[in-house]
Amino acid sequence: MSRISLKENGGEVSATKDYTNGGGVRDLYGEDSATEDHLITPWTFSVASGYSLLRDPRYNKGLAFTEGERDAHYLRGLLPPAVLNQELQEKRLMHNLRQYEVPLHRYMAMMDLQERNERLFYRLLIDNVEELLPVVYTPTVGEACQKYGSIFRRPQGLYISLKEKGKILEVLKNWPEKSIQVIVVTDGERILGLGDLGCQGMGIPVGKLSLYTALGGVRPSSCLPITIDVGTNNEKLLNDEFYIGLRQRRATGKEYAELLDEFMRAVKQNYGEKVLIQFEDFANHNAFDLLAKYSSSHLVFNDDIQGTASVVLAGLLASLKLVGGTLADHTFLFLGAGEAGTGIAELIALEISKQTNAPVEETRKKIWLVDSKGLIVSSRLESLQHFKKPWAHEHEPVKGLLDAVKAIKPTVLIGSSGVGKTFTKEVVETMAFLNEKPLILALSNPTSQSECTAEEAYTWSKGKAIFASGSPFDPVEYEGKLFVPGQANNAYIFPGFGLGLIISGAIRVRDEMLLAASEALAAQVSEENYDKGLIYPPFSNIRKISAHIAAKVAAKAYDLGLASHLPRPKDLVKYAESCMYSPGYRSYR
Ligand SMILES: NC(=O)C1=CN([C@@H]2O[C@H](COP(=O)(O)OP(=O)(O)OC[C@H]3O[C@@H](n4cnc5c(N)ncnc54)[C@H](OP(=O)(O)O)[C@@H]3O)[C@@H](O)[C@H]2O)C=CC1
Ligand SMILES: CC(=O)C(=O)O
Ligand SMILES: [Mg+2]
Repeated sequence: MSRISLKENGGEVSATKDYTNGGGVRDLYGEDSATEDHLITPWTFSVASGYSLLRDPRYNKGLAFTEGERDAHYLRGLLPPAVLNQELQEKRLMHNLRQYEVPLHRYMAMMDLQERNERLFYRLLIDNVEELLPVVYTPTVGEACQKYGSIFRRPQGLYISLKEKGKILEVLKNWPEKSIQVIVVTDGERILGLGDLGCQGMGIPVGKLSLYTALGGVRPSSCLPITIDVGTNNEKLLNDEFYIGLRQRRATGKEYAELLDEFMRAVKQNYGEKVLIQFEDFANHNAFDLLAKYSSSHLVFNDDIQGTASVVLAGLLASLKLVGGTLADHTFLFLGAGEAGTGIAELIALEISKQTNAPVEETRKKIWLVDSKGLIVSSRLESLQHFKKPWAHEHEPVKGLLDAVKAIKPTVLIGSSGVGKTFTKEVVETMAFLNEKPLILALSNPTSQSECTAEEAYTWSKGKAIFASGSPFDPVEYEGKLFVPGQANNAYIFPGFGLGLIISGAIRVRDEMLLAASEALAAQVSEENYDKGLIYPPFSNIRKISAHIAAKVAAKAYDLGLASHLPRPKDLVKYAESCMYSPGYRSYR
């Protein structure tokens, strides 16, 4: 048996002993001769040129390498002769993507591209945002998470499980990038409206961070997706032979809290005070507590509570142009009193309080929520979770949504229940009976969980509803008129919001910043959008919108004395734009 010992020699690796296998093919790395119990060294070369350059998604340009680059970087022969520029590559890939009829296949093709050629992936996403958002984000990302174990190819992001307890700092150091600005982290317990998907929730941080880059211009190398795996209570996954996570029920209580605490401390120690940690799709029994616990020591943001609140408030502010009155003139009813529902409710109450100078305890009174047990009223106070208590107003008990609509007579109906088909025909008809222009938001994701479809909202309200939904719906023709539904999704907010925190060097998140983001987004809705009944601008302008949101958030950070990047840039919109990553190829010397 040949004995292998490798040493580095002037940049070349050579074996000091016999390195052929039976005198035949050279076994330079000892792969063939090593038996299973024989240790070998996993050598790699780190210079990105030649073959390794083509396999490095950050620098690979595929057929776009120029003749000069092919010579200078040892690529001759590794590529076919044709040279295609990025524009042509984009055209070819979009053509190929459109051939897939199954959305999940498009998702997989996009993930492959992201792992092959990062700049081309972002070029596609930015230039075709309305077409590709439903692929890399809701609704398709939901299905991808459900099937993550089966479609798993190469790992994306960082997995921190209970096995890593006590060594999370070391795990963070395994990530190849050292300078991280945004982390999106999930524990997979409430993935969209699909419930506990355990470790397979990783699709969500990965998807959210691609939007940070595509929509908000945050450099991909400074984004880190993380999944914390404390087990899952999803029996189907626990019994699935392809499940990629820990095969145990969820850790709770002290064990959970200690792991999260170690994680939060390790992140700060490794990346400093100014890394933004975005909590995503945690179950509400942890989400509110984590946000409260870490908001005074870390730069934390809960997208489901705060980002959703900000995007919905923006839509409401914009909708006043269509429905008239001020925010304080409206009555709000929510189906769903969890993270999204109570988060939105609180931000509406804060905005009304800011506008009217009335105390927030007063302004909350025109906001009502229904949970799985019915309308939240004062007689239920004792048994309510803490985040529901501020909404327990005086009223007799009401069981179902329809009765609640009849009793409360809302002008605005917001679905944040995670349960599809709950805005029934009777509910929508009653909203249309009560209001000239009822505002109906079906926020739950993915499409299967939407409280109603766009078609249902328009037809059941006889064309009266102003409608937006968390996952996209196509325009609907009703009685010869085209109705274009908007997408009320926190994707409008978090990329620009995060960019604003980064460019100002903010060290904490404050509610005032969320209000500023809402106002900035509402200000981007044009007359042309209003004419179509839209309360959100189209995603095709999102990078410009994100720059405006970032500027307002950064301005607020400076005003509140929470910004550390000094001096304050004069024109924050221009500054935000100048900081944005653009995916065009770079020329290599
Ligand atoms: N469009 C967007 O940008 C966003 C959308 N979402 C979506 O919102 C949904 C909810 O998310 P989140 O708030 O975090 O979830 P939570 O689990 O925190 O809250 C869900 C709420 O809905 C209530 N609920 C569940 N079933 C029913 C029912 N049949 N009737 C009445 N109420 C019900 C629950 O009641 P109980 O408390 O009694 O159990 C709970 O109050 C998800 O589908 C998510 O995808 C979330 C964030 C952003
Ligand atoms: C959009 C989003 O964050 C959610 O549905 O959870
Ligand atoms: Mg979410």
